[in-house]
Amino acid sequence: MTGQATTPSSEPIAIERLTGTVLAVQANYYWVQLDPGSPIPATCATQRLLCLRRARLKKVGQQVAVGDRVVVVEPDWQGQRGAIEEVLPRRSWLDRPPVANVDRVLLVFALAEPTLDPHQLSRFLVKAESTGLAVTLCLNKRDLLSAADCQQWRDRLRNWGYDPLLISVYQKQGLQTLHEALSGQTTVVAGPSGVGKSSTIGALIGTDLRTAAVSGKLARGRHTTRHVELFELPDGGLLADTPGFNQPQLTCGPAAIPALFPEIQQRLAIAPCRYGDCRHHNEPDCAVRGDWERYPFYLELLEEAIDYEAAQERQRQTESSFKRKIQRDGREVLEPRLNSKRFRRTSRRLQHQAIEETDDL
Ligand SMILES: Nc1nc2c(ncn2[C@@H]2O[C@H](COP(=O)(O)OP(=O)(O)OP(=O)(O)O)[C@@H](O)[C@H]2O)c(=O)[nH]1
Ligand SMILES: [Zn+2]
Repeated sequence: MTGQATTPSSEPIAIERLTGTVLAVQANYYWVQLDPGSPIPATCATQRLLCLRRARLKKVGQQVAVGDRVVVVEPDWQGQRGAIEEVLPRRSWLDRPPVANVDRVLLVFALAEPTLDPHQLSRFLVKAESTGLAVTLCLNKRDLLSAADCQQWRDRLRNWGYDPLLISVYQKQGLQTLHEALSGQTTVVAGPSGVGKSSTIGALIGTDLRTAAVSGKLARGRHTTRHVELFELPDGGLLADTPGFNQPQLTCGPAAIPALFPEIQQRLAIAPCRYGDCRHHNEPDCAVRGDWERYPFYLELLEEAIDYEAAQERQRQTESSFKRKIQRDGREVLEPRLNSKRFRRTSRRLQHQAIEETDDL
C-alpha cells in the first residue's frame, strides 16, 4: 500500500508504508525491525526503531506482541524512534510465551548431560504438537555419545514418527542442516534447562545471545518466563528462546490427545477405528490400541486430559453459582449467587400481584 505526501511544490509523490516486525517488548516500548527494502535514509545507521504504540491502539485494546507485523509512522531517524500505528492481521498466535506469527517449534534436547529422558521428551513433544505448528526435533551434544548410541536414538524416535536432527554445537555438526530447516521462518525454541538451547541459538545467529539482545541492559534477567525476544538468522528468519519451563502442562480435553501422536495418525490413516469418537482405550475394533512404545504414555495423558476436563467443568459450575466481589480492602471473594426460585424473597409487587390474582378467582 502507499500513502500520499506533498513536496514543497505540492507535487504529490507516493511514499511507501513503513512496515516491520516487533523483536522485543519492554514496558511501553517496542523494538521494531523494519523490513528489508524499507525507505530508510542513507544517514541512518540502523533498521531498528524504538516505538511507542499509538494512543488509538491502546483505546481499542489492540495489544502489540513480539512477532507482530506492524505499520510504523513518524519515524525520527536521528533519534531512532517511531510510533506503531497499526498491527497487521496475525497468522498464528502462541500464548506461552506470547509470540505472534510463529511458524515452527524447535524442540532442543541433549543426548546426554542431562540424560535424555524419553518421558520428558514426550511431554515436550505433545505440548509442541498442541500448538498446531510444525515441529522440528533437535538432539544436541552428539559428541558425548558413540555413533551406535546415536543411531539407536534415531531409530527409536523414527518409530515415534519423528526424524530427529542430531547436532553438536561444540563440534559444529549438523548446524547447517538445522539452519536450512529454519531459514525464512519464525521459530520458537523450547526444551529443558541445560540442553544447549542458548548455545544452539548463538551458533545459528552467529553471535552470543547476550550481546545480540536488542533489548540490551534494559531486559534485566533474560531468563525469566516473561521476557521473549526474537533474534535474526543471517539468511532470513527469526528465532525466539522460551526460557523458564521444564515440565510443560497440557491443557486440553481427551478428544484433542490423539492428534498429538504421529503414531496414532499413521495408524488411523491406514485403517479407521469402528467408532469415530474412539478414545483408543477399550473400544472394540480399535485400530490404534496396540504394542507401540508410547501407547502407555498415550493412556497416561488420556487420564490426565479427562481429569483436566472434569476440573474445568467443576470450575465453570463454581463460577456460575458464585460471583466475584471486590471487598473494600481490595481482596477478591466469591459470594454465592442467590437462586431466585429458592432463596430470593419475593418482591412486594409480585406478592401483590399474587394476591390480586387469587382475589380474582
Ligand atoms: N558436550 C557438549 N556440551 C554442550 C554442547 N552445547 C552446549 N553445551 C554445554 O551445555 C551447557 C548448557 O548450555 P546452554 O546453552 O546454556 O543450555 P540452555 O538449554 O540454554 O540452558 P538454560 O539456559 O538453563 O535453559 C553449557 O555448559 C554448554 O557449554 C555440545 O554440543 N556438546
Ligand atoms: Zn481406536
